[in-house]
Amino acid sequence: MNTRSSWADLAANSAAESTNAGSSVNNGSVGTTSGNAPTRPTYVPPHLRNRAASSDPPVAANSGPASSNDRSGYGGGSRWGAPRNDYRGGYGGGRGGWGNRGGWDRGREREVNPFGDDDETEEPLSEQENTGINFDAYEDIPVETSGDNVPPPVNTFADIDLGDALNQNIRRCKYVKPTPVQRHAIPISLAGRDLMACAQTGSGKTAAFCFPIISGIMKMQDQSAQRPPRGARTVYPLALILSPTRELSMQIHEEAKKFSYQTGVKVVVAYGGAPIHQQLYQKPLVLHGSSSSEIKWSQLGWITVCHVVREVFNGPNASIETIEVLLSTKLPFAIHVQITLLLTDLRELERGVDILVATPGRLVDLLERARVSLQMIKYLALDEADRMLDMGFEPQIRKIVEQMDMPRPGLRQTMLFSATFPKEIQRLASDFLATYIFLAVGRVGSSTDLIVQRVEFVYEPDKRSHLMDLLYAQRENGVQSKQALTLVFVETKKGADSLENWLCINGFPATSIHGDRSQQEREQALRSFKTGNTPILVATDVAARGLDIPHVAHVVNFDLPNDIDDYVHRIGRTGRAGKSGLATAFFNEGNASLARPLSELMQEANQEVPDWLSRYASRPSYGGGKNRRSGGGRFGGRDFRRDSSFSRGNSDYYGGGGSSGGYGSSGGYGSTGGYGGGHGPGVTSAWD
Ligand SMILES: Nc1ncnc2c1ncn2[C@@H]1O[C@H](COP(=O)(O)OP(=O)(O)OP(=O)(O)O)[C@@H](O)[C@H]1O
Repeated sequence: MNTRSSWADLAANSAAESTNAGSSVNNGSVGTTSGNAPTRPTYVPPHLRNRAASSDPPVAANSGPASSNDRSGYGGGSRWGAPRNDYRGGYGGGRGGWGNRGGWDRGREREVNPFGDDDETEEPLSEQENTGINFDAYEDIPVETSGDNVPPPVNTFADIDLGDALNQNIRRCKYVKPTPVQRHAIPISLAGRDLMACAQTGSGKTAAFCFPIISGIMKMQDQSAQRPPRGARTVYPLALILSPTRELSMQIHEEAKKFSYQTGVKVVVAYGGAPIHQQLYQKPLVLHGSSSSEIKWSQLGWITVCHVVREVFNGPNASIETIEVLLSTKLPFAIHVQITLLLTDLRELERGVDILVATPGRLVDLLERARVSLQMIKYLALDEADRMLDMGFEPQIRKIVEQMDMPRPGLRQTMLFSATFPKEIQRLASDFLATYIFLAVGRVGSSTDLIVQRVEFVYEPDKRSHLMDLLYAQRENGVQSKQALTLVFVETKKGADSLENWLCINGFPATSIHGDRSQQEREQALRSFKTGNTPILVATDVAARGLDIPHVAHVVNFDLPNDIDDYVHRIGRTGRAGKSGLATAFFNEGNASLARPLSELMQEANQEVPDWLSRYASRPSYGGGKNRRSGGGRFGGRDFRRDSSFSRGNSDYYGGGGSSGGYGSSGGYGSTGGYGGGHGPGVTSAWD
């Protein structure tokens, strides 16, 4: 049970911890169980910023591949110009030996060191450890695995053969020990097994799927793996990592780039924006174009502009050169940004890619343009897998995974990760997996007890003044600074704009992020929040999942979500990597259906449940049918295959089925009301 004090004290503690802790490091032990440059201000996507100037000295020949994740000199068309057919001339050269990758022949590019430790002097490991992070917090976490021949967990990174270069990057990240999900998931993946893994927010799932992928690709390079001869523009990634939001894809890309530094493994992100022609038709176009060297869009007329831009975005034949010409003209800024993003994706892809990190929408676009082929995919990872397979994304995911040229389950290795895995989604997900291992670290869908959760009854009209009280108290306690950020979740995009505005008017610098903001506004908002310039971020669920923002001390659910899993992800933006955090929720009559799952979740996480919330929870009309948590907090039985209705006579259903089909067909997904719809008649809960 957490020791109680005022929320402001708690936030203050969390802030102090953040300050002390610094970046994501730990020192604790880990649980044992467990030329054509645009003529206007150029929008530069985040993964291209802070690049070293192209005049930087080349990397020493023996320090690994001189290439990879760089795109030096973005903004100048002529500097893009790597000849197309130079791709990986030496790919598969197999010079042997970890960390001495030989497969790259792009010596003129320099891989920017994401760690900023170019002098290569390694501090003794003990001095790198940061004493602020408490990984002992995960010590007693229960771990459950199910499936055939589960490979045993490891205790240290040294116990696993990840390869020298990757191991060195792990040290540079100051990851001293694997977190529980890493201890279990990495050996499973390295053994080539498909995996459905559920572990709490902030517990290191990104590295858990990145390490085996990077290590596997390094080995493939050693083994002189061949890819099909490239078509004019098609690229053949070996691994695909899908995530639901652009910001999360960018973050995974940044992480994966760090892990793959000097391994010879190239990571590219494709996240794009909304289809440009939609914007064109929706918004009046402000036309510029005065210089004689530029196309005068106003003279071309609206229809022509639409036609040209649509061709760029939809036409499979639009060449990069066409796009560059278009970019060199004066376009409205928003369109310029969109085209730049597309150009960025295409250019970067043409330089070659081993691991493609993407949002589903952009990937479908690239597949339809035949810019990307999935036929060489060896690894498929879905981050936030339950979100990726819920009703919003499922058609796109099915298209990518089942209807394009991706190898079938069993011929590729599939890894699904999330902090929550509703039973219905597990059933659906099994379509994408071959005989797989289910791993649960902590209870499926549970929150970490590193987060102190508070629920306050606040009537709708009182919410703003209540929030103001919290923020004033926080300010008085010194808990509002660059080191103590506050993330406020609201239900609607309009609500986010209006609350942001109101906070600013009232002297609290705030920004907002939601789906109606442009890509550059979203990125700017996130940057401003991360740097503490605006220490309050008002967000819709677009920021609920995956984002790893250091120093978030307090998450406020100004509007509670309808689904308890969304709540779990939202509060998980604090209390990450062993640090503590605070989450406050404003509850009122309108949230009554959440009362039972919320009070159960809080109990499981050893939180104080207010009496009034318990009374709401015990009302028979609330929470019954939709409560996926019914049955309390007993650990075990999370794998939906353990549900008796999925067993097939005496056969061992963990071993059966092989590839697709199988489990999914027996359960009738969709007929029970789909995601969040509770259990069908006669079905034993897999959540008990
Ligand atoms: N072994 C490790 N040692 C120290 N820090 C680690 C380790 N593994 C991961 N981290 C850090 O922990 C933080 C959380 O990791 P990550 O973002 O992968 O969590 P997650 O489980 O994916 O969370 P979410 O469910 O919210 O997506 C990151 O800052 C990461 O750098």
